[in-house]
Amino acid sequence: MPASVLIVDDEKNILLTLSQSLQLAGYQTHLANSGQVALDVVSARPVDAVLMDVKMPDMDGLTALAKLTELKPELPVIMMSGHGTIDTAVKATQLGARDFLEKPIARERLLVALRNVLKHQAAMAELQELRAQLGRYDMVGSGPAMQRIFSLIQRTAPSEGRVLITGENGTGKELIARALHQHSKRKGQPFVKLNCAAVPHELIESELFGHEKGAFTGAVSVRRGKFELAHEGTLFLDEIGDMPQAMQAKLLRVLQEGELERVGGAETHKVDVRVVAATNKNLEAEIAAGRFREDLYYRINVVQIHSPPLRERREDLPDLIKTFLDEACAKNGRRPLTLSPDALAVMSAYDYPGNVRELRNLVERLAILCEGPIVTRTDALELLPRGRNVPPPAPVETPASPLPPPSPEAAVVLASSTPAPAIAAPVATEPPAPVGFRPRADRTFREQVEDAEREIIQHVLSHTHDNVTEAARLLDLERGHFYKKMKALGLRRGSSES
Ligand SMILES: Nc1ncnc2c1ncn2[C@@H]1O[C@H](COP(=O)(O)OP(=O)(O)OP(=O)(O)O)[C@@H](O)[C@H]1O
Repeated sequence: MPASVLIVDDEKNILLTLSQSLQLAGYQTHLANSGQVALDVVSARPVDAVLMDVKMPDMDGLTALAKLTELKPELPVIMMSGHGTIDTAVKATQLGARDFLEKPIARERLLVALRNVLKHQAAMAELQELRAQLGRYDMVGSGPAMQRIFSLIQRTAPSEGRVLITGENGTGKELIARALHQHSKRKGQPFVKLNCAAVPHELIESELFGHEKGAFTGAVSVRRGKFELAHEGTLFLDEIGDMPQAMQAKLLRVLQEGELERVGGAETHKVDVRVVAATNKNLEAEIAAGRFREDLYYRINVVQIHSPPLRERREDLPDLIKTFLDEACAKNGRRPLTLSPDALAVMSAYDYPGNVRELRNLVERLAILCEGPIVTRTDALELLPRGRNVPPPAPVETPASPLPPPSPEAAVVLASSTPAPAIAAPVATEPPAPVGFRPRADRTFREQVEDAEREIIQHVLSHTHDNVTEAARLLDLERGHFYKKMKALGLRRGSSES
């Protein structure tokens, strides 16, 4: 169908001349002799672009432009004027005009301008369509980092290129791998996943390549491996940095030759599989340390997509929280909860070491535990582990109960319970106030110990106003050891909170 252009000018001759030129170039045209008529036309019929005069009686072109962009923000408008001044052109651009043409308008210039705005329009529509489709695969986020990921998926998915997805745990690497598959030519075919870190080393070969009956104790029947199962589809190798070295060499061969033998078998099987791999490790460092084959790295790393940690893309938090909150409320059969701006501020300041997965779990807990219809700052504070940029709760007024009563899940007191001095002393001599600790199912024991150590050190440093010698003394640590500990935990002076 030809693109349709609305021409708006109060001079009938200009309307007819421009219309004729555009029709000859294959466009369909609509005509309007005033700004108001133009607004009526775009409200009533599909229009792909508008060509509008600036100077018109009743409603001038710039006013009409402002109303048009409000009505149809995506509709491209080209302004034209016989009295074109720089000022008018700048104003028109600020109001959303895509181009500005001076009368008399040369036919070629007009056609180039139209072609450009329509091309831009088509590209934007395609991007929007892609975002909408990706939305179906649960990828939320519109900040620059997610836009870069969407754009890489869009460009890479249709190719056969192998993709390496890097990023910390819980940042959405698997979602990216699934989106790549869904937008590839292989989308009707299987998407098969193997977590290389989760399979015992001695079983990984048979997981990947399958085995023949009797190949080893327990191989009671023939079994096809992940490569064969993914034939004509995509194989997602998660945590590829954990693949044993002996397997790395065998994997390389399949990637190079597209054929394999099952464990205990002599027959060669051809496979057509696109491999997408993911890792939370720095593979270049693994190569340098001799733990990962460089030739395999180059085979799997044709295109690299990095998924940054959530703390580096906090702009996506409001959308993610809203999506997870709505989902969790629906799942738990409760009315949608509203997040107060204060609660959002608290949740946006936290670091999310477990990334989007941790956020999703926390929000689900919120949907179960929050009592009122609105999530308050207190709800958010109760939810988040202390430390890591979570502000302390507002001080409790009653001196009789400075801390909530202990409960099995509630705070475990790690330090002395002497209250902190009301007025900051240059050097603290008293032990600092208690530090709270809540057990967390989403962190390993080691990580929780580190979190607690980090929190204690930050707390004591805050108490001693960053006096390291004093902080070390209070914690009964040798000063050098205290410094080493700070370094290992990623702490610097001045990083203490409260
Ligand atoms: N952009 C996003 N939008 C919505 N949900 C997301 C997004 N990113 C991650 N998630 C959710 O976070 C959780 C973890 O995502 P995913 O498993 O893809 O991360 P991962 O990086 O592969 O983790 P791991 O390295 O631990 O395997 C999933 O529940 C996923 O749906």
